[in-house]
Amino acid sequence: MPAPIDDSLEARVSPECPQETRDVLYHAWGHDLSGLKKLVNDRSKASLQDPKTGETPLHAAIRACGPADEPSGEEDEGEDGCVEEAREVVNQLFFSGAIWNDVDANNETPACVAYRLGRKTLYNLCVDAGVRAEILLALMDGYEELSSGGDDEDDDETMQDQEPETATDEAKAQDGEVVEAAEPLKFVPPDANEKPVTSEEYLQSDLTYDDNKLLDSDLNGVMMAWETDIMRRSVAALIPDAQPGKRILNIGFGMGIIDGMFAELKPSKHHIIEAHPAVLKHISSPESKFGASWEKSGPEEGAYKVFGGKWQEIVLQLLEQGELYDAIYFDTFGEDYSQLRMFFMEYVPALLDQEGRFSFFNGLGADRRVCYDVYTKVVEMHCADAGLDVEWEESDVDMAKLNQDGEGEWEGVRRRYWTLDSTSGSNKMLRVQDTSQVASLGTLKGQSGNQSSSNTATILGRQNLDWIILLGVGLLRPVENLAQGLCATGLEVRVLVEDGTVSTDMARLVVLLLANSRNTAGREPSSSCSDELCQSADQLKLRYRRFDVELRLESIIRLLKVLEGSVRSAEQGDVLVLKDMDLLVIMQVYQDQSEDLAQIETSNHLLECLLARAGRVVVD
Ligand SMILES: C[S@@+](CC[C@H](N)C(=O)[O-])C[C@H]1O[C@@H](n2cnc3c(N)ncnc32)[C@H](O)[C@@H]1O
Repeated sequence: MPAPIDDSLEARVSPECPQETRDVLYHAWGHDLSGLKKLVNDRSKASLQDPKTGETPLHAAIRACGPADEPSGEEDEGEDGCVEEAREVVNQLFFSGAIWNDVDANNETPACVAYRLGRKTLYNLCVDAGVRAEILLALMDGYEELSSGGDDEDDDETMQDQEPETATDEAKAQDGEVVEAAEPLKFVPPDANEKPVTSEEYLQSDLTYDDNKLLDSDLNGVMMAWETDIMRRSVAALIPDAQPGKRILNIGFGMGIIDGMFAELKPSKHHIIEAHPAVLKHISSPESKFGASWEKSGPEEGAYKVFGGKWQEIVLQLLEQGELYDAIYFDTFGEDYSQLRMFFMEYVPALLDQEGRFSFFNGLGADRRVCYDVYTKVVEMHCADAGLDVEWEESDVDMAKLNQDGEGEWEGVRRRYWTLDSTSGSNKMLRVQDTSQVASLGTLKGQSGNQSSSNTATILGRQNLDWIILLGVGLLRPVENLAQGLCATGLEVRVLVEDGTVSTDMARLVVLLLANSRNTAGREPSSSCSDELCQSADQLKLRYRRFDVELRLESIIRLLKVLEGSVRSAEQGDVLVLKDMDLLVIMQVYQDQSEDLAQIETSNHLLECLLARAGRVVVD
């Protein structure tokens, strides 16, 4: 049994804690909002950490509330007045840039502390902050930092010109003595030496199969038999009533558990993608059920097939072949969320037939409840953007043999990748409402590999581009904040379409994506002129149903006009050189103030990110 955690202030702020950090921690602990505001005037201060205990101001503000009373049945179950004060402090800290998932010496994030103490309101604040941070990170994928204007040489000079830090240092420096600045004590998180699994290393590692598990050479559990029930439920969600004759794609063979279940349903097509050479060898061994004789047993040639290689390459081949599936399952290993997101945003809409279903093993952050809760929301938002209708199905996970490191099911396994109790195992099931009218630029790229390097001028100028889809993107702050950020620099900005608030601190801004006249599944054009865009509004409404958003037709037409202008520019060989336009931010900027927007200095990181992604701002 781990020792109980001492949540007292004395235990959390160590004697080694520097005065600056100590001040911030005390103000956070005391919920002194006005005092704290003065101290956390830049983002590094909001995340200062005690060098020994790892306490951050967020931990302190939450921990100071102590454990909640027994639930009273009231709305704010078991919460007291202290939480209200803490909430303001926590909000202020997030506003000042506090990091939502720093761990302390007990390996607890602020949310873990809130959860353990039964402080649901504070826990939820941390989840919301996590969602905002992860959505922004996803938006910034591919973000290139803008140069500060100086080159490296200048930077070196600046370093050399720096003043010695203290008077003693200065004296020593004058004496020619080498000054070695004492390194300030820095907190080292408990899992700092944990080796992260990377896809590249995993795919080169040796694997060991036994009856109950598949391990890599670092003894990480790649697949384990205890997941069998999750696989069974996923199959039931993907193929209701166990209907035979379905077209199935499974990505990641592992122990072949889910493929065994799919095979029992006598599909009309069963494709498997697997990248690891050792797994492929296992599949082709004489005792495997999925070897050459299985491939031959399909209703027609190629109907039952194992594709050897990374899915990132194989799906392009499947798209070229025009494959369509009724059910797609995704469960790989050693890949981060960006890969899963890329798969369901860029490829699922093109590979899945109408009314088809997609599911994946939802192990995202499953070793820490708050990460699991954050990612569940993030995935849901990204899925909505990809035109997927999301349904969650809770699965009970029997934790009897999963509760102790190295014991029960985990015997011989390096670390537990699942620690959530029986109620939190979620199984994801998505249904696409109607992919026939929806495409994102990413999908278009996926359909035709050579487009991914083409610039937007080419895409805008393409002959078969005849309609435009407006999609929403989650913004970190209300759109007004974005506008204010620019206004502060003397520019008048209006976002043309703002289509509603998702939550108090998140809004959706309409952005443009382009679709060509062919739909995602490669079927024939459904419309041939942009007038039909108006008729598409119904579908747009459909897509936004989950957020109760209605797009205003006049806004669509207005945006269309702006875009038409851009197309003309492109044809004249003008300056429209958007490299990666899956996000185009349209703003109104007064002409006499429209100096190069790249020069804008702003602390609004979101704006920087949007500008970097948009490449250029179209001026109306
Ligand atoms: C967790 S296991 C899948 C388990 C499977 N659902 C089952 O029921 O047994 C993950 C599998 O994905 C494979 N994999 C990992 N990265 C891949 C990639 N990029 N492309 C294809 N397969 C991959 C791994 O080699 C491994 O066999």
